[in-house]
Parts: sequence; C-alpha cells; structure tokens
Amino acid sequence: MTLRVRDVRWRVGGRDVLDGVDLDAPEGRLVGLLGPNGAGKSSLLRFVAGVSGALHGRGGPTGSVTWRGADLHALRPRQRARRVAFVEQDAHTDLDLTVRDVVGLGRAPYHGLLAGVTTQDAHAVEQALDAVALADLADRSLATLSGGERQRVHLARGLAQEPQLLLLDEPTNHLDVRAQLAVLGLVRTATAAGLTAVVAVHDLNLAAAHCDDVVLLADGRVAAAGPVGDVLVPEVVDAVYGVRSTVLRTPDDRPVLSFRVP
Ligand SMILES: Nc1ncnc2c1ncn2[C@@H]1O[C@H](COP(=O)(O)OP(=O)(O)OP(=O)(O)O)[C@@H](O)[C@H]1O
Repeated sequence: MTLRVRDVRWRVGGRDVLDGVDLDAPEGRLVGLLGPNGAGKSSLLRFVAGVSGALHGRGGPTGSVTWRGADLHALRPRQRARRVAFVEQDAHTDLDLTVRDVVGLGRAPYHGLLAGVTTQDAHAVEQALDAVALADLADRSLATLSGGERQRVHLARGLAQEPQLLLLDEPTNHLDVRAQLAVLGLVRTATAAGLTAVVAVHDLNLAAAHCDDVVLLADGRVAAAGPVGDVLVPEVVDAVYGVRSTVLRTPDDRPVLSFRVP
C-alpha cells in the first residue's frame, strides 16, 4: 500500500468524530472517500494531510499515516508538501491575487515564497492552468471568479504542486455536471500517469463512475471499503444513508445508483 492510514481517532466535544479509521490507497489508484454529512471525511483528510492543529499531541486526532513506507507526519512541512497536496473544501484566500498567482502558490514547497520563479515553476503553473481549462482567466483577480471557477483554481494549485499524493475535499462542489465530470476525469487521467488520489465526494454516481476503490465512512467509522463495485451495493448504501437504492451496472461493470426514501 502506498498510502497507509491506521487507527485514526479523534474525540472532540464528547463525540467520536473518528473512531479507529483505516484507509489504504495503492499507488496510482483513485480512492473515493464517501459518507453522509458529518461522517468525518474532512476531518480524516485534514489529519492525513497534516494540516496545522491536526497533528498528534495537540488535542487533534491520533493515528499513523505512512506514505511509501515513511511516516508522513514526521516530515518537515516543505518535504511533506513535495509529496502531498491537499485542496480543502471551500479553500479560500483573502489576498487579492490573480488566478496565476494563486496557482503559483502551489510551487512554494520548491522555492519558498520570496525566491524567484524558475522556468520549471512557470511551466508547472501553465500546465496546471491548462489542465483545468483556466488559461484564459489566468490574469483575472480570484475575487472576481464564480464559485466553480474558483474551485478549479484551487485544484490547479494542487496540481502545480506536482504531488505524489493528491487529497481533495469535495472538489466537485459548486460545479455544473460537465465540470464535475471534467474534474474527476482529470484526476483519473493523473492517476493513470502515476498520481495517487483520495477524493471526498458526495455524489455516489460520480464516485461509481470514476473511482477505483472507495472508503465509506459512517459516524466516524469505516462502514465498508474496497473496489467501487463491491461497496456501492444496496445492502451497504441503504444502511449507511437511510435510503432505498437500486443499482444497475454499466457495460464495464460500474454501478449506477438511483435512490428513494424508504
Ligand atoms: N473542531 C471541531 N470541534 C467539534 N466538532 C467538530 C470539529 N470539527 C468537526 N467536528 C464535527 O465532526 C463531525 C465530522 O465533521 P467532518 O467535517 O469531518 O464531516 P464530513 O464527513 O466532512 O461532513 P460533510 O459531508 O458535511 O462535509 C461533524 O459532526 C462536525 O460537527
């Protein structure tokens, strides 16, 4: 397993937000992180990413995270950021920056904020802008963009970071259906080229169409994990979401779900 997350626990406000969660992401796979509102998806991703305040010993979650056999949280932030990019849900910046500037922040682990931009940095930024089809908006102020455009800028920032592991928290929020497909298609292409990705999504059909594996959280625990076709079955989905689902299969054996209230 390339990403190996073990026994993540976080008790806060008298509640077990995460209660012994394990997650594996093999190299080059796209892993969907699913679960109802409040299941613990964002908390888990933040912990895995090692964002400040969520590390061991500060009242934050506990557990282990290894990436290619190394303790990810033991790495210095810059070293970690060369391996892992994390795009948070509703990521925002208060600075008045252009789209290109924001995407350029993804290059910080390579040169520091005050150092000059190298040709390689500029190339990575342009490639990332192209990948999310935002090259035309590169000189616009971030503040002037729509929610969906902004979402794509933050994804581009993650791509410009040229990570080995990409963690995305609901990257399809605010996106229209075509843009949702484009974003997950993009991540899928990147995983085919060797990137490993863990993506929290709400839309089970988007996950079904794009993910290799899924981890389904419910109340801070793993309710089910495995290949997408094994997990997204009525017995599992109905129990976790409290719906009555019907599952069809595409010709390439991916599930397609419809739901009704029982
Ligand atoms: N700092 C905190 N203090 C207390 N409770 C918290 C804190 N952070 C998160 N929680 C609670 O932990 C639970 C899990 O939250 P989290 O955001 O991880 O869920 P999620 O699965 O990402 O939900 P959603 O799908 O709604 O985004 C929620 O009930 C939330 O209220």
